[in-house]
Amino acid sequence: MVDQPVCACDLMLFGASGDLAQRKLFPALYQLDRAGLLASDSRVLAIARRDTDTAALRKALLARLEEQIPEPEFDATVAQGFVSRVEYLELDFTDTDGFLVLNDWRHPGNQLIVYMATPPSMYGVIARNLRAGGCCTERTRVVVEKPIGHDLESSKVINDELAEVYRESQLFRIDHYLGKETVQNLIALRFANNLFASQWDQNHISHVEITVAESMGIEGRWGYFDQAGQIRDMIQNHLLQLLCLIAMDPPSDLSADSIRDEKVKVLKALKRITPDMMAEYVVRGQYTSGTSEGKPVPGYLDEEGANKASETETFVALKAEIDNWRWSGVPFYIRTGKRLPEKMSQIIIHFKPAPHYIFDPDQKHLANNKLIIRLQPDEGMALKILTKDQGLDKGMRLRQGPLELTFSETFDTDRIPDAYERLLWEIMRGNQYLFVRRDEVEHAWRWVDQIIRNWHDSGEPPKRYAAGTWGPVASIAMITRDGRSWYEDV
Ligand SMILES: NC(=O)C1=CN([C@@H]2O[C@H](COP(=O)(O)OP(=O)(O)OC[C@H]3O[C@@H](n4cnc5c(N)ncnc54)[C@H](OP(=O)(O)O)[C@@H]3O)[C@@H](O)[C@H]2O)C=CC1
Ligand SMILES: O=C1O[C@H](COP(=O)(O)O)[C@@H](O)[C@H](O)[C@H]1O
Repeated sequence: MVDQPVCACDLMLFGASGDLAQRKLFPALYQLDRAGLLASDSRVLAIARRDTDTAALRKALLARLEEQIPEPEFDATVAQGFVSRVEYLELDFTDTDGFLVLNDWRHPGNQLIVYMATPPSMYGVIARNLRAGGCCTERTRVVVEKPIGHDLESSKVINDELAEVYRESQLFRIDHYLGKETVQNLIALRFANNLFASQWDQNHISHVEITVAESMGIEGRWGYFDQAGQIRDMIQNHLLQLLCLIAMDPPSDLSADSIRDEKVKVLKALKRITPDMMAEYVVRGQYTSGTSEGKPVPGYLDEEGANKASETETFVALKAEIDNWRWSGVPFYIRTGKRLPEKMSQIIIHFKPAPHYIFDPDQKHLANNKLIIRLQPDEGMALKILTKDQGLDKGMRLRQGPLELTFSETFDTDRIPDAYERLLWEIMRGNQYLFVRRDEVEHAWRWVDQIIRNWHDSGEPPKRYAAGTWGPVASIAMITRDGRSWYEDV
């Protein structure tokens, strides 16, 4: 079935001058327009503090799109049409009276979408001011970005503020990893293929690895990042969402709540990491100077705007355990960091060996099948299986090779949509299944908070690693102690 535009939408984009709006949201909206998925009378109200007007905004937006969109995807006519949907409103979000004009802009027949691309401290303020300005209907959809708060307590305050004005069914909490095609594919892989469904537990899987590596550093975001650190920026949301999609039980259908109910069960079953477990289960790192993509780069403490005494982590590796029937005894090794050797996200499912081994004992190390799920780049998957090595002189020698599926080659896809295209599209359609429910956010914080508390109580600084390496050696020691190693494609 080919997707069709949904009903006309009025999108109020708060924080339109910010990095997220400029770098992700406007290009994603352009792509939806190019794909014919914006109804002809859909409109965008770009709202920000700066002193500009609609004509200047349109001109700047057009120039930026031309720069950002890869050449074969840039269509000047579509871009012109897209920017003419956008109007500008200068507004300080704390100015309650200023919100009165918003109701006049709205077309009552259009679906109202309020996108808060702002610091989370503004979510409650905007919601209350919209209500005070009479711009708050039962049908409004409200989009908020991660991280929701800094810990469980602050996330509850923000969620309570939103709940004062909107029902949970109106809230679309973004975790952009859920918008990635390859992340959604985890649901298809697991629940459309009975082959895997029957193997997906502690009887057949020995351990799971999840790596989300970035080669970039802090890129001018020091002020935000230093308050968050890698555990709040990446583990609390993206990495725990990936873990949930791998570990959850089959949902009864594809509805938002069926999927989210199963994810919550996983988060609730995550084993607490107590202070005495920290040395064995968690590694925290911070990069020093080194190289990235062949060029020398500064350490975290020498980045622009840095506080030289910061002990914020830019790398985390940890061993998560899930206390339930399916995953008893199966560790999930997770690592994520900035300034690692490459940008790469992958999940490796390590299957247990056959119960009785009859081949050359020297080859026993080959005996575990692995499923390698490449989330980005080179999106696809490979199942490492064993076959007989060919040739008269080989006897029953084994060799390992991949059953390979590279999405771009096999399915001849011309482009993979950016996560924000998918998420904006689902918001317009009113589908919440790729968005995070309040209890998911809170259970994820509960688990992450205890680790942060343990770090704080121990006073131990992060371990250093040179930019361009795979993090502190302690992360290798963590997995080696269990007789395993981080997967390397050789
Ligand atoms: N950037 C990214 O890649 C990602 C961002 N996020 C989240 O998205 C949200 C936005 O992030 P980002 O775009 O980077 O942040 P920025 O700081 O770049 O942008 C924030 C925007 O909010 C506006 N703003 C803040 N306070 C007010 C106010 N009182 N009145 C009017 N405008 C105000 C800013 O306007 P002004 O320019 O005038 O200050 C700016 O337009 C955050 O919650 C962030 O955590 C999540 C994932 C990735
Ligand atoms: O949410 C965030 O994600 C990005 C990484 O996202 P990706 O889609 O490029 O993998 C990360 O760089 C950023 O620090 C974090 O806030």
